[in-house]
Order: sequence, then structure tokens, then C-alpha cells
Amino acid sequence: MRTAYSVETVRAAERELMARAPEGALMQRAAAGLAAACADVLGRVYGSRVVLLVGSGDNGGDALYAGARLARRGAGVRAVLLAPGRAHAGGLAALRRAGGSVVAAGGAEACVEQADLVVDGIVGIGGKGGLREEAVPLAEAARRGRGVVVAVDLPSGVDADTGEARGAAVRADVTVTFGAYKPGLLIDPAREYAGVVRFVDIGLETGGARTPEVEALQHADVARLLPVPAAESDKYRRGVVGVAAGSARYPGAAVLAVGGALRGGAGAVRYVGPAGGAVLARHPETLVSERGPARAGRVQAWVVGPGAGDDAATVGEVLAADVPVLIDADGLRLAGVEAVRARGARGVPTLMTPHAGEAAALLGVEREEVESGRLAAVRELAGRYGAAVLLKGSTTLVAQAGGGGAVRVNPTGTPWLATAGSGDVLSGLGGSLLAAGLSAVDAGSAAAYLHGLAGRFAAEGAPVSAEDVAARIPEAWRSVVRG
Ligand SMILES: NC(=O)C1=CN([C@@H]2O[C@H](COP(=O)(O)OP(=O)(O)OC[C@H]3O[C@@H](n4cnc5c(N)ncnc54)[C@H](O)[C@@H]3O)[C@@H](O)[C@H]2O)[C@@H](O)CC1
Ligand SMILES: [K+]
Repeated sequence: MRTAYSVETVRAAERELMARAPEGALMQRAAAGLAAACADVLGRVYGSRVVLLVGSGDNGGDALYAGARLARRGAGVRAVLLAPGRAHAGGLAALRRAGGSVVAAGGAEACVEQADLVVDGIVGIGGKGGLREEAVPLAEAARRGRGVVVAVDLPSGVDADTGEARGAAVRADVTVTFGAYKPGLLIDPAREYAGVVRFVDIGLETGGARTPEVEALQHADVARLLPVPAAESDKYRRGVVGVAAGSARYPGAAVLAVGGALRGGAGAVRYVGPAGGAVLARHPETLVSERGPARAGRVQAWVVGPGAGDDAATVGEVLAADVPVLIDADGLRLAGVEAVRARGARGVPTLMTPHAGEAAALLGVEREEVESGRLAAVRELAGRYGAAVLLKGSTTLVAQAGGGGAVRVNPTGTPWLATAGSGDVLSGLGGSLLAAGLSAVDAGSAAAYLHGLAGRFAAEGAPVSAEDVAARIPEAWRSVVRG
């Protein structure tokens, strides 16, 4: 599990460690890790041109000390001080002792453009808002220039806690982060500014009583969650998932949701709705019922909503059931807050799976607001509905019912998944995992993980259809289980 902690938590852990470690030790550990990462990206340090963008805090101090290390190895290191009177004194002295120099911020763009390596030490976790005016031309020059941009701790200008990038920010190729991941390094849009993230252990202890703000499952975590049939399992013991989806107008949504459900570990898929013919033609193993959800026979979980059109009655019937329910697409619009909250009060799990547009409609805000503040949006929705919420997107997030605790972020997504019907497959897959007995958050995050991997396998650099994604789920499953 990869965990990310809020700035407040990181600061508390730092204070604890600083009380035990020798003066300045943490910054030296950070600088040593940073310098090693810079040397890696440079390949050859001797004779290289390095420019440090240095702000007024310890983030700039890290850059200066790392710059001193590179200068001692023969790099030509120049520091651009954005707040000349307030640059880290010890770091600056170290850089000068090592033969580095300082250039004035005004007119430093050309120097930045020509560098082999630009180190962004403008701000770290102490940053507020986007880049300040004087830093913007330098960040732009770094992006235009020929060199590699390495951000110290996080790209300056992005919000460490939320993943927001509301103003101008540095675009890094590599971010070297210290002690703990910060949520902004895992959540878009900030994640995109970070490039490849490298972690440097400085001895920070974030485990124990400290709750991560965000966590990302990895292969081994997902492998532990996936259901494995026992010798005595029959299809009913493995769980039956009901899919109430599709309409005369959108039969395809039903076919795709069933396709996802069949590959999600439930023992059987029961389909209810007007697209039974289309479903059977594509998936003959489906149990098709002509009757509504309440009389369709036993299921251990329901998926409702994909392609449902305006069929509020079916959604209402599914929500009344005392088994876990995954609500997607049209179902999200048709499910009243009270009906969903009542399920929470009865102790039956609900997982809602909106994309940003659907989440925006439910929250009554603009889509852009959800996209730029994904973490806040997913927590807010999970709070309002008292349900687990999976917010789809380039970095899919899953919040537990109520919106508190650690939010899961899915690391396997690919932009190729932004294709029609891909969400229907995800809903079936998630519902199947619910039926197999996973909690709403586990089912949602394992489904997103497998779905992302399947999307990557299907795409391999080319466009994919939702059916391709569904077909590659078994391969994703195998790759997760084999580790
Ligand atoms: N505290 C520790 O134990 C360690 C801290 N380290 C480094 O220290 C950083 C945190 O240092 P600080 O607390 O000094 O904070 P920062 O270096 O992030 O920045 C704080 C300074 O930047 C100014 N500032 C705020 N927002 C700004 C903006 N948008 N544009 C320009 N300037 C802005 C503030 O006025 C303040 O002077 C970490 O990110 C990490 O790089 C590392 O050395 C590891 C150890
Ligand atoms: K930085």
C-alpha cells in the first residue's frame, strides 16, 4: 500500500524526528537523496549545467545543499534566488564553498533554458496558492528549456494536501519527495505536474496512530482482496450479482455491465431489464429474469443504472433491497439522497460510481470544480449520501461512506479508458466483487485497479473499446494474483 499524508501530519512526524536527530540531519538526508536523484537523471554530473530555483524556505535549503553536492562532483551550479535576503543561509554558504554561484532572478530565463538540469526549490509543503508572479517566467523557461526539471518534495505551485493546481505551477519531469508521499503527488491535476515521483526515506515515522489522507493499493493489496473459490464453492456460495441495467434505447450498457460482472468473481450473473435478448446473445451464461429486481431471485449484490434511462421504479426497487448496491450512470440521477441514506442507516452498503460530470450534477456545482478539487468532491458526496463513492477519472478516487478516513486513489488508470461503455464494464466488475463479499470501498478500489490494468493491457498505445477492456480483465486479475 502506498500512503500519502497531509502536510499537518508530515510536520508533526518531522517535529518528532527532529527532536531526536542531530541538528540539520533531516535536511542533509533530504539533500543527499535529492542530489543522488539529480545525478541519476543527469547521467554525467561532471561538466553539467545545473540551475537551482530557490525560494525562501527549507525547500530552497534542500535545493542549495543538493546543489553543493553536485558542484563538488564537478557540475556548474548556479542558484537563482527568488527571495535573495531570505534564502537558506546554511545552504547558500555550502553552495558557495563548493564553487557554486548566484545569479539575479531578473533575466535568469536564458540561463534556466540552457541548463541540463533545473532544480525546483521554490516552495515545498509550506507553499500557499500558485506560483508568485516573479517565479512564473522561470517556471515557463524551465518547461521550454532543454534540461530535465526535478522538483524538490513537490512541484512548486500545486497544493500538497488536495492535488489542486489553481494557479501557475512548475511542471516537473521528476519529483523527489521526502519522508512521505503527499496527496497532491497522487491526485490529478497536481499529479500530472509531478512527473515520475521518487521517494527518499529520511527516517520519518508516519505509521502507527497516524491516518493517511490518501492510499493507493498495489498488486499485493489487491491480490489479498480478490475472492478465490474454495473447493466446496458452488456458484451460489461464490455470490450472485444482479444487474439491473440497459433499456430499449441503450441495450449495450446492459451487455457491457454483464460482461464486467461475469469477470468479477461472482459465481453467477442475474440480469433484469429490457435488454435480456441482447445480453443472452452476447453472454449466454447469464440468468435472465423477466420480472423486476424484487422478484428476480436471490442476489448478494445489485448493480443498477447503466443505460437505465428514466426507469426510476427499478432503481427504487433495487435500493429497497437489503444487499449491497452499486449505483452508476442514470441510476445516480434517479436515486434520491434519502433512499441512499436510508440504506446506510439500515447498515447495507452502497457504492456510487459517478464520473466528474455526474458528481458535479449531484453536488450542484460545475464539472470543472469537481475536476480541479477531486478529493474534496468525493468526500463531500460520500458525506451527503452516507455511501461509499468512487469518483471516476484519470485518478479515480474512492471514499468510504461518510467521507472520512483515508481516500483510495487508483494508480492503474490510463487515458485510453475514457471511452464509451468503459464505465458500464467497471460497474459490473465492482458489483461482482460486492457480491463476492468485498466491502464497498474494497470492491470499488479493486474494480478500478483491475479495470485500469485491463485498459492498459487492451490499449498498449492504441484506442480500445469497452469490450476490449472487459475481455482483458482476466489477464489483469492473473497479473495481480501472480504479483
Ligand atoms: N521540516 C523538515 O524537517 C524538513 C523539511 N524539508 C523541506 O522543507 C520544506 C518545507 O519547508 P518550509 O516549511 O520552510 O516551507 P517551504 O520551503 O515550502 O516554503 C515556505 C516559504 O515560502 C513562502 N511561500 C509560501 N507560498 C509561496 C508561494 N506560492 N510562492 C512563493 N513563496 C511562497 C512562505 O512565505 C515561506 O517563507 C519541505 O517541503 C521539504 O522540502 C526537508 O529538508 C526535509 C526535512
Ligand atoms: K518544490
